[in-house]
Amino acid sequence: MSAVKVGIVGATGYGGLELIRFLHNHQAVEQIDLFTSSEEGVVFSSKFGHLVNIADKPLQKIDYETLEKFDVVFTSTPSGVTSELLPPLVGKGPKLIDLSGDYRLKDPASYEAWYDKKAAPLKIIEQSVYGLTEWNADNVKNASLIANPGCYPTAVLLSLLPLLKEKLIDPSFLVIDAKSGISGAGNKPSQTTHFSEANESFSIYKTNSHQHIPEIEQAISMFAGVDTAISFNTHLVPMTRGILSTAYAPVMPDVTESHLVACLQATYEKHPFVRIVTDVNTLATNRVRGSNYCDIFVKIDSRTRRATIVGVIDNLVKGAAGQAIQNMNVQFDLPQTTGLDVVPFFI
Ligand SMILES: NC(=O)C1=CN([C@@H]2O[C@H](COP(=O)(O)OP(=O)(O)OC[C@H]3O[C@@H](n4cnc5c(N)ncnc54)[C@H](OP(=O)(O)O)[C@@H]3O)[C@@H](O)[C@H]2O)C=CC1
Ligand SMILES: CC(=O)N[C@@H](CCC(=O)OP(=O)(O)O)C(=O)O
Repeated sequence: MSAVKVGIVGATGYGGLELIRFLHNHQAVEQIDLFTSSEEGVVFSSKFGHLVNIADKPLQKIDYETLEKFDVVFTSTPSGVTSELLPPLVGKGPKLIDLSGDYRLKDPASYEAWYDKKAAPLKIIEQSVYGLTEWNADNVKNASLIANPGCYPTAVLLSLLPLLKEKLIDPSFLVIDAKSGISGAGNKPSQTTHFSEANESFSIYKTNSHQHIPEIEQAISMFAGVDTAISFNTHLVPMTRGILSTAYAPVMPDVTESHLVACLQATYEKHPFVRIVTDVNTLATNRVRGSNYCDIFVKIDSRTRRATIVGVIDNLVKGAAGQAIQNMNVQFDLPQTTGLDVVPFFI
């Protein structure tokens, strides 16, 4: 098995911590170095006590000469950072896997409109490959820069794409209602993520204006060949991890629930991280917590002829670090499950 040297930029964030958790147990990884923009020289485990004897190296300053020497560089930084940081590294040696939204949207004007930040250079965006592993592994394999999907898009797309591609549901009336745990907002505290304001509460945010709307629409066009405008709204749930996305779509004439289930099962038959759940009572964020699984459930409402389509993931794993490592595995010809074969922590 190959001996992969990995650098992580943004190691101190939630995505970075999850990368460390999985890469530490990854058989093909022989070196993990950690980079910071604000805490150079700090011994990592002195900041994160759960990593004593596990990640005791000091945090390093981000510099190109050092980064160029790795086989893979993961960047897990806020949006607007890698659009500037990564261009000089593209094609220089390391495979680049970016967990932020900076390289997902192919249209720079769309990025600037939805993120309200300056877009990356177009010629670099054009080289980036959208890392929705189950749908794009052939392109991921040789990509120099991977745009790892957003957390919500991962749950939404994995559950909807098969049904849209096979024209079993009507794309014109897609309504998606998604909920996330608070770690989705990262480690920087804010008013809305403050414990006393988020706890014992449930709120909607970024109404009809979430930055994942164009990402989902772009991927539906790319992988299902359908151009559509979706209704997509997001909610904050007082829990740490997990995303549950519920979509509603009219089913096409003569389509039955068995057709929908069979389509999902056939699509993901050879994909170890996607599970088609048939008992709704086993569908919950705690059934995938800490793991790289995406659980999918579908049911038709016979009165309205609309399908309810549910996707469940751990936002920090399948929605971020887990999928990023899955993409790394594809690039290094490793089984996709390498380093990710963990049981969800249900209790
Ligand atoms: N949380 C989630 O569920 C998901 C997050 N994402 C995306 O992944 C990225 C990381 O998310 P998350 O880990 O939650 O974010 P966090 O806010 O938890 O961590 C981001 C880290 O980036 C580093 N950073 C901040 N500014 C800079 C800078 N200018 N240059 C370099 N590094 C910087 C910081 O570390 P330091 O100060 O040490 O440099 C910080 O710890 C984001 O773009 C996010 O949108 C994607 C999917 C899911
Ligand atoms: C709960 C919560 O606040 N979640 C964040 C997830 C954003 C994210 O991961 O941002 P990018 O994918 O665009 O990088 C949000 O809804 O904005």
